[in-house]
Amino acid sequence: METLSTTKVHGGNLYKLKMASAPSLGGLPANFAVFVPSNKANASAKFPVLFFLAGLTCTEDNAPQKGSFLGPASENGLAMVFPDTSPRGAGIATEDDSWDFGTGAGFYVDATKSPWSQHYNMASFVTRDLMEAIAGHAPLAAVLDLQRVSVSGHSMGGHGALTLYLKSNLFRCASAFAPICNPSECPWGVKAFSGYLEGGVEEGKKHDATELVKNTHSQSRKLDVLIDCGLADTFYIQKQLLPENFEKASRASGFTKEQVSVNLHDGYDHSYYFVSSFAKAHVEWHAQRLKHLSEEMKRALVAVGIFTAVFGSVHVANAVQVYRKVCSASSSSSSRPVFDCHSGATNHSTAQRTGKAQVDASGFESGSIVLKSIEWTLDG
Ligand SMILES: N[C@@H](CCC(=O)N[C@@H](CS)C(=O)NCC(=O)O)C(=O)O
Repeated sequence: METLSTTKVHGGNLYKLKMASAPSLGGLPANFAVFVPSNKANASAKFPVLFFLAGLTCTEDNAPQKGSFLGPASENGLAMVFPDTSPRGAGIATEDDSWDFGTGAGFYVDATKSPWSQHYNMASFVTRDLMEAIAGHAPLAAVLDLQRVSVSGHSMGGHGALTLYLKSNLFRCASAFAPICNPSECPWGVKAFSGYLEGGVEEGKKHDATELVKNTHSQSRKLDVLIDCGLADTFYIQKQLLPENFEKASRASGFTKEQVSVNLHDGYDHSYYFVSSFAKAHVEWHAQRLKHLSEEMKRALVAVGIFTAVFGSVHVANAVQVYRKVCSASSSSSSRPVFDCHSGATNHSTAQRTGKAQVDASGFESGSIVLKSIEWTLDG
């Protein structure tokens, strides 16, 4: 990783970095920016991280330069990561023909159609390559806490933030400024899905926040989403954004206004003047949610305590994996699920005992584990 520049801002540093080769972008190099607040208060502390995905025609520079995020991020002890919006220089003949497709318009999907599929995989770039690059870069890994991450974005980046949040469990919450909420129903989305995806708009529904929320029920997953959009936004007026569709689908799936908050504001347009007007509120919203260990992590640590008691030791880094395996086993069976600890995430070097643990699923419902509701049966 090459550091292209370091700029002091609001007491912290904005780094411009260049990844030598991103697998999801067909091995092309990729620039991104990272803001790290000052850590004067606690030199050993790691900062929670807000990923910000920019919109059509943008690079990693637009949001840090024009978004007014860095002052509030500094005040709230929040690091921020700003990826680029597409691969650069893939060499596809038509990639620079229009401003809303190809270069600067990767749409945060993994392309399945040739010739785009070799390089245009911005979903994997953000959720895999960028995370791995940060985790593998000692100076960043020392200050960025990748256990506490959330995502935000503007316009096409708002679509990216909402869909990557809904499709993965990487991000604790998502916010969006004037997001493209229902791309399979708007011209930008139809163009992107028809161009990047073998299955066109139909395949694109897998990457459409409104379609995804229709298929997410409030009893199976908690959502924490904030959306702001201006009513004088030309693209809102042209029905490129369709936030009402996302709100309606969220309510139909049982999500309350607290869980999915969609706010339309008089007079604001689509520009970074609008983004900067709401940047502080979004940063504070994320900081509040990233301040503490997640409920999942807390429960995972309880699970680790149990595993430790039974098996001797579990690597703490595996806590969430252990917990998720138990949860997915629990939800896939109405009877007592069996979690095979040996093929799971136990630390084999220290876990000497073999066996299967039977877990009473009821202990994992409603977010609270009652220790006495969990039974363990060792048969090894
Ligand atoms: N065709 C116009 C529209 C593109 C546009 O409005 N892009 C938004 C995101 S959808 C943006 O953030 N532009 C960059 C900026 O304002 O700094 C342009 O290229 O300026």
